[in-house]
Amino acid sequence: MAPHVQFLKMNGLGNEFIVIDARKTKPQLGADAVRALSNHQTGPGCDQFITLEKSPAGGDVFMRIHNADGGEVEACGNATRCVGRLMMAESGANRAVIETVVGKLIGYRCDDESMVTVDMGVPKFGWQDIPLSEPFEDTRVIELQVGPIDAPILHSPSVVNVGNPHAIFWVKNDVESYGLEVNGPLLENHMIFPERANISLAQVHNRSEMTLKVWERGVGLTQACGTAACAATVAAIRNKMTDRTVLVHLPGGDLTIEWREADEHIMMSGGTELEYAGEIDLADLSWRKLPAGSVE
Ligand SMILES: N[C@@H](CCC[C@H](N)C(=O)O)C(=O)O
Repeated sequence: MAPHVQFLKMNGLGNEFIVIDARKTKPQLGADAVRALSNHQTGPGCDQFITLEKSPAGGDVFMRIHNADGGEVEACGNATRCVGRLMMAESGANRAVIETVVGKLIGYRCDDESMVTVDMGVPKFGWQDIPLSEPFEDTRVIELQVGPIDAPILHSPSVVNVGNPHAIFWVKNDVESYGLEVNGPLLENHMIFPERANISLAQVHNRSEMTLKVWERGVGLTQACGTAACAATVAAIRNKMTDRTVLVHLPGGDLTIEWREADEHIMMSGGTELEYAGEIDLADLSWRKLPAGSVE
């Protein structure tokens, strides 16, 4: 086994990723190693640890996703754009098929190499699909609240599965004013979500614009969350709050989300950044940046 593994540090609107190419050799990195490398004190630091593997079903690549807490998850919108960028740079094509545990996603190159659009597939709304621990006939708004019973701080979220579980709380004021750093962990781990959930606060400004703040499952507050932007847009459309294309403002930048009427696929467009290449010593998980242009 190779004593070192190279990685790329990338981000999508400040949502940070370590990307390892394991298509030829798969390094043995368990949950403890993922946690150590994802931590900014002990590793390069990231929100998701991404492993690229050979595609078992005819895609360009298989993308495995681990949250910073070491848990494997089903979907990551911003990482899909970053991996799409890498695959299209590698092949020179304008399209890349990225497989995940929940299916194939298709990335498309925009005019600028750093801008990528991804087809995130079709959202699910059934309570068993989210999943929720008890039946709700209508998931456009469910009964759930935090704070005093007669004056809740947050209440009545919409729930959507876009590959991973999301709950979106609709707020009237600035998303910063609801203490998501305190309420986020309580809601992520609420018994109504048997697989936990990503928690968003969404302030809808008009028919085509909203601001979103996200507490990501297995990570915490992040600069951006692509799947949350998809889930919030779809939920807003179902609740007749917006039209079918929405500009979503996140702390790290903007995403454009379109929920296509014809086939119900969600299209997500936004920036990606390739920060640097690095190398991890597998014996002790120490790491270093590599000089620009030195990665195979
Ligand atoms: N950063 C992501 C979402 C990553 C997974 C999420 N934390 C989960 O546990 O489902 C994105 O851009 O979508």
